[in-house]
Amino acid sequence: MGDEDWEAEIITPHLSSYVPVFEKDRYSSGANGDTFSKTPASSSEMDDGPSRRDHHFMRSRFASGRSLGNRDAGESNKRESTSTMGGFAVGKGFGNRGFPSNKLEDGDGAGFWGGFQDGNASEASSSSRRGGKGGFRGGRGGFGLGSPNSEYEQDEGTQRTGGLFGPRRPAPSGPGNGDVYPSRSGSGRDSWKSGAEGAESEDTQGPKMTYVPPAPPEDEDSIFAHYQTGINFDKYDSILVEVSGHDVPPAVLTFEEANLCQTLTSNIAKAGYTKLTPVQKYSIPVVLAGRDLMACAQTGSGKTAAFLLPILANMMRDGITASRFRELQEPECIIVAPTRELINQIYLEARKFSFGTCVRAVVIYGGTQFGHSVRQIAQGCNVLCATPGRLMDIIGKEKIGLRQVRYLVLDEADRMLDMGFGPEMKKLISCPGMPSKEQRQTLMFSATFPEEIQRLAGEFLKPDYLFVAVGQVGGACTDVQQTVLQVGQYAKREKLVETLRSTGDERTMVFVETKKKADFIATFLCQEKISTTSIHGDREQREREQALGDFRCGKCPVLVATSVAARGLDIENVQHVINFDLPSTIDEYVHRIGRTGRCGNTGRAVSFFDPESDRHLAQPLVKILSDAQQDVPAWLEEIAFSTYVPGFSGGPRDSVFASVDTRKNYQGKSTLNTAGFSASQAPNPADDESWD
Ligand SMILES: Nc1ncnc2c1ncn2[C@@H]1O[C@H](COP(=O)(O)OP(=O)(O)OP(=O)(O)O)[C@@H](O)[C@H]1O
Repeated sequence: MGDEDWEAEIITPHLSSYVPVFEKDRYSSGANGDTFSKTPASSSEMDDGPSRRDHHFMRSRFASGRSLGNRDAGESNKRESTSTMGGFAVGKGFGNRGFPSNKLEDGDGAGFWGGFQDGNASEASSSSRRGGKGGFRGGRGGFGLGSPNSEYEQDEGTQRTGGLFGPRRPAPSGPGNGDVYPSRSGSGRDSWKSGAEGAESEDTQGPKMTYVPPAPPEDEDSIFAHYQTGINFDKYDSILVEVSGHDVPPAVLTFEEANLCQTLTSNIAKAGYTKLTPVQKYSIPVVLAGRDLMACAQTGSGKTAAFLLPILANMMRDGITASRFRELQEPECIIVAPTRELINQIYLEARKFSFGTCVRAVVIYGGTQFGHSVRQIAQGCNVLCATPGRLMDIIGKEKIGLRQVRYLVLDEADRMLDMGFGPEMKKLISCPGMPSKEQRQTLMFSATFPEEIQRLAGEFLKPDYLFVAVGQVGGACTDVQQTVLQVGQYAKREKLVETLRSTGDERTMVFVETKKKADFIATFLCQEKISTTSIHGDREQREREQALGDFRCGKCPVLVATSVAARGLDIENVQHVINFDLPSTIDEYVHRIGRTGRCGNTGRAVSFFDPESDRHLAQPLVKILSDAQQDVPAWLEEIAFSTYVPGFSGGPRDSVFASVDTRKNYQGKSTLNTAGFSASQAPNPADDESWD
């Protein structure tokens, strides 16, 4: 089907479910009539009100096709094929059902908490009917009502412009093009408070948020539901780890050695963790020793537990304020993350690990009723998981006092410190009552850590912080088989359908550049009888929750997403990521493809490279692919060569490590280890040279 026909096709619904109404003039047209513009002409195009759309979903059965093959990571370049094909019947067509009364209802709202599946279609369907009782994997998809200033939209805005650093497309100028974030900070006077009052405008200026997210299931099975580690989990042991800084505490090799408290140890076992991942081996003792930490480890390698476990252990050891109803709560730990769904996921992990202890974790995020956040906190709060906007709001309303904060965690820290959230984070640490960096422990985690961001991070960390870099390579997980195809803008849709049909019933995330395009592509795929849903900043919260849940439980095996879903999401059985549009930065690419190949499982990523718009990525992409021992197409090398930037070093990617410690002059040691050895037992000598 040609591009020209496509819109006409799409506005003719095939099923009774309602479909988005697309208005041609809302999109900038290319010269040849293509309705997509890679970069929105203006933010009004992007943000002219929530689209309030849904897609209709169709009964579908995919024909089996060829497998893209599956790389056995860590073992040379040899490839082997895995057959993951097979037809699937996703089940009944459905539209958006929402959550009446904010309750999960059997057979309908299954999606939100997501049945815990192995991706088998029939199981998925039956689990759906169970209404979410089959457990869930963290991550409620908490999304807002499309308020223009929500962090969700900020996330997309930054994505469009590539953040502060790294290769990116030229950004259009002018107000509201998504280039410059609307500051949350108001006037800047009384900066911490103006941030609180002016920042989270979704609560104070925008439409009133009435949404109260349903409480997560409370039964133990749901709390401890987990998926299996993959065949490559044991290969984590051979990954190189570098710890730099003074007086590095030795790594712990086992959970027993970590000597966490008994309840915690029991919870770890219930969660199915038997063996530490490298980032956990090295980070846990650092946090237990009271040190500040910046940790960089590949996607899906267990960073969340690497900070939660030692923090909870310390809290149990040192004692905490008993939970009791109070209007002003003073948490001992604050964890911030850039998106609502991610912070929910972290909260669920915190709740899991603190199960049966006196530690109470609470999550608050934008797009939900403010009063609900207040009520959650008032019941007691030791660990506060929050998105930045809502956090500043709640601090501004004096529902949270900061005096007791001992731990401040920035997950996806590079994102939290870039121009999108950096100012807010600075306000947070300068809020009245917030202990100085000398008096608190600050922990930062990410799979990517650009040098510039590391320098900014210094403001938050004690000078003697430790830097843990868990190898290979440029942050791209080697368990993901990466393929880059040269596909022009107008051939992408056809290629997408071809690719999806060839992959059978694999759970697939398709990343596109804009929210509008996510709607287009999702609807297009539905027209092609591929059961699809979408997640992006213009969808209502209920829709997003439904979408994420439907994807999690396998009801909709294809999720079209903007980069807002690129970081942190841990969804079982995502076997395949497709970059319909490549992101503007290589770091974002690393995060996106990291939605698959998690925790020792293998996955595949296919990226459509449009030479018209993606040339700037050729060079870093070649670097990422070759570092991860992936095939590099000759045409890509040629483009990279033709766009060669003298002096381009790939930044930290010249190292075998995902990121390197940018501190050049510290006198401390670094230790270079494989993850199976503690620092003191390392078989390799320390490579101090490269760090001084
Ligand atoms: N030691 C372990 N044993 C078994 N499973 C684990 C272990 N550590 C973490 N996991 C599981 O691995 C998955 C990925 O962990 P997590 O989400 O913390 O990764 P991450 O490094 O934060 O990824 P990302 O960079 O994408 O945010 C989760 O399902 C988690 O429960």
